[in-house]
Amino acid sequence: MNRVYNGILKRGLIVSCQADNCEALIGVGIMARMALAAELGGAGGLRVEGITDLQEVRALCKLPIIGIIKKEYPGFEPYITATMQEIDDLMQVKPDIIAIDATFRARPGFDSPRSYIAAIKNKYDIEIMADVSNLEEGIHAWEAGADVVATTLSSYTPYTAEREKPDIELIRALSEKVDVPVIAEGNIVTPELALACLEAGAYAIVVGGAITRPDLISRRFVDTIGGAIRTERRENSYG
Ligand SMILES: CC(=O)N[C@H](C=O)[C@@H](O)[C@H](O)[C@H](O)COP(=O)(O)O
Repeated sequence: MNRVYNGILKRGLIVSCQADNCEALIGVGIMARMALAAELGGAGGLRVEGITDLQEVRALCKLPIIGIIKKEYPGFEPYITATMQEIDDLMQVKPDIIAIDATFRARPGFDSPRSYIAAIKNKYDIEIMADVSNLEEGIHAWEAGADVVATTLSSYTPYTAEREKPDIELIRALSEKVDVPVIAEGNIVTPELALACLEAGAYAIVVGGAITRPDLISRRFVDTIGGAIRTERRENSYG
């Protein structure tokens, strides 16, 4: 029986608390506060990037945590926990689940998601959430031993760029085909879309930007009303 998501995450909201370098809410303790706010709001789990944020969130919150490390490798597209090095680093803080890029795109060190997942399972006792972009990748990851399959990367691979957002059809298809929980993640920007994902068969949903990225939330309002005052984004200038 799976440890973490059994019962706890079912029909639950998992809040992704991440800030990229170009965002305003980057800094010591900020994502931990975001995570605490999510916990107070009734979330069932958290998705957190990077060792520092993981440690800070763990110290402040009780919820189960999906951990990732985003790192880019020149010449390769995957960047979400893409190699064993990131797995080794994450295992130092032991999140409850580790999410990985499980797309078919080339990655350093392994020739397929199957061999990557097998190597992780061989080395560590840890639950794996496979972030995929289409049905074939989801089935492959499930057969390879992933504990959870998530739609995180639909519309982010070149071959899924035109998919609907969120990818309700993929959630439905995966839910029918794989025998592990399917988590809907990516571009769920309203509670109504979250409900639609659950109705399509999602076990739980992950929401990030619509809750934890005020830059994007502001942008959505501004784009809709057409009143942009400044359009440039400042890189690393929020100290
Ligand atoms: C594609 C990619 O890199 N996704 C990342 C995965 O960890 C995060 O940047 C997203 O915020 C997360 O998936 C939640 O999605 P949304 O913010 O759309 O609710």
